[in-house]
Amino acid sequence: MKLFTAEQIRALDRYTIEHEPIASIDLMERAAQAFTDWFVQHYPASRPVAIFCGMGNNGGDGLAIARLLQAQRYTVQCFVMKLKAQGSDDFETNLQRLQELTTVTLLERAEQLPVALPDDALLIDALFGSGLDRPVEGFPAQLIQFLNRTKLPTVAVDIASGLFADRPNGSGDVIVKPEATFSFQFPKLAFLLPGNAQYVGEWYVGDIGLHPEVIQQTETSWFYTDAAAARALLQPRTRFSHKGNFGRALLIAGSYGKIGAAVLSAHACLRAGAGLTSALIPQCGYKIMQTALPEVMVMTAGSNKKIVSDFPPLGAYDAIGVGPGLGKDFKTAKALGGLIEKMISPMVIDADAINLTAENQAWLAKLPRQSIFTPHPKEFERLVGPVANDYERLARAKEFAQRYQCVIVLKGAYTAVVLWNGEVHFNTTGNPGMAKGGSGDALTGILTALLAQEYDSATAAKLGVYLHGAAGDLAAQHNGMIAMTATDLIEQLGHAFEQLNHA
Ligand SMILES: NC(=O)C1=CN([C@@H]2O[C@H](COP(=O)(O)OP(=O)(O)OC[C@H]3O[C@@H](n4cnc5c(N)ncnc54)[C@H](OP(=O)(O)O)[C@@H]3O)[C@@H](O)[C@H]2O)[C@@H](O)CC1
Ligand SMILES: [K+]
Repeated sequence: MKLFTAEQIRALDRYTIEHEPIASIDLMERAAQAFTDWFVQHYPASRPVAIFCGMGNNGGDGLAIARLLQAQRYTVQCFVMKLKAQGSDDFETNLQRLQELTTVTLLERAEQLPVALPDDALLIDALFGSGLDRPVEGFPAQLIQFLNRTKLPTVAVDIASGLFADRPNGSGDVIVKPEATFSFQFPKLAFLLPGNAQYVGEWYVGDIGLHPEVIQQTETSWFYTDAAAARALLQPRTRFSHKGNFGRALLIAGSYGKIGAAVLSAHACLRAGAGLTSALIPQCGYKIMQTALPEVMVMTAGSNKKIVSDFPPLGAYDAIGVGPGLGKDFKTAKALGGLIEKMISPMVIDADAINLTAENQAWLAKLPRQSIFTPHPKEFERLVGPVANDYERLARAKEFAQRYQCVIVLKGAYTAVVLWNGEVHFNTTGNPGMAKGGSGDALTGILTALLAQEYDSATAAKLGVYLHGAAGDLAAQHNGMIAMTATDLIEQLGHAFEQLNHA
């Protein structure tokens, strides 16, 4: 699914008004109706509602929502933050419509705060939407601080007031902290960035019927992978296939004390459908791997029993994943440098293999094209240097992916798959229960399995990250977020594939 900037959404809005055609006040009514339908499903009419409106179209939405909720028998108090004489046209129309039914309280200066609110009130934030074009200061900032201080559950209309939809906020910016955001037609880019979590809460998107033709035509490099998008990536497995068709995968992983990382990645590789899974591990892990995973073929190499220090010729494999638990011994580094030089098909590069690449940047030029790096934020910074915020991290990942013609999987709450062509695909599955040791090892196994099955790197990364998160969500359902382990996640991969197959 596509993601758009606030500017692009405004253009889609204008196009819809002109070509559907629909009057802009009716489009606002549609948006307010979508919000109200959602709100009624989530919050009981027994709770009093206080709506805070600005004077632009976000405020206009708020006024229309006040009217629609009142018609649904909610007790509604409506406040307008009066910063100027005249609001937007649709704001003014909705103000008039509401004032025919009820009183609206104007808030013009700090002395009017705090506003008395019932203890069980629900707040709706319609102060600023995607039209925000500068940080909030003065009276509006005081009002937002007041709303946050009440600690009452707050729902943002379209986007939390004060949050920029598609560019970084300053560290001291004053922004509403909602428990949920209901956004029109598309999530905003800001929702998918880990640093904004407290300014978004749970987010929901309501269809307001923006013109499908113009949505299709409008180009973007930002996407998100939901079930429908992931489903479209899945290849059917035919009845007559035998193990050779599904590829030979190799994991190079493990060191003394970290053989578990090798086991987890190989296990995930098996569960993600590789025809033959092999593991190249240090000698000390031989019995462990053979016992834990009888389906895996095990090789050891090198004279040092505790680390992988030598890579035999590896031409027989369709895909190689390297890094989980590997350690950073100089002999391992030397062997990895040699492997990178020889390999021509894309590899999955994780954990210590990323750290070693960061220390040996000359390898990057020799890297097989379309290889996949899977860094968490710290590993990514080791690779490219410090970054100031989520937007800069994405920009640097795009630059890196383009320069080295690779894929960067930036792991986090909404893992971002950054492609060599400049596209960024945010994942929508997964949960905080996955922030545990072994979760990344599982992802490496999954990606290696998908590459071995001849998915191209971009598809493997998008699909693999989606399935990894979906399996994590199933593991959380069965075991709870606190108790779930990486093994639980791997055990759910089969169900995650099935669920997607039927999506
Ligand atoms: N897209 C769609 O399809 C649909 C969108 N809809 C809705 O429209 C919303 C966007 O509305 P919008 O463009 O009128 O902007 P909005 O956010 O209300 O701000 C208004 C004004 O605030 C001002 N201002 C800005 N920053 C400020 C600051 N820091 N401090 C103080 N003032 C500041 C600035 O005016 P200025 O002060 O510069 O004159 C600006 O013009 C969108 O979020 C959605 O809810 C739906 O109704 C229908 C379908
Ligand atoms: K808002």
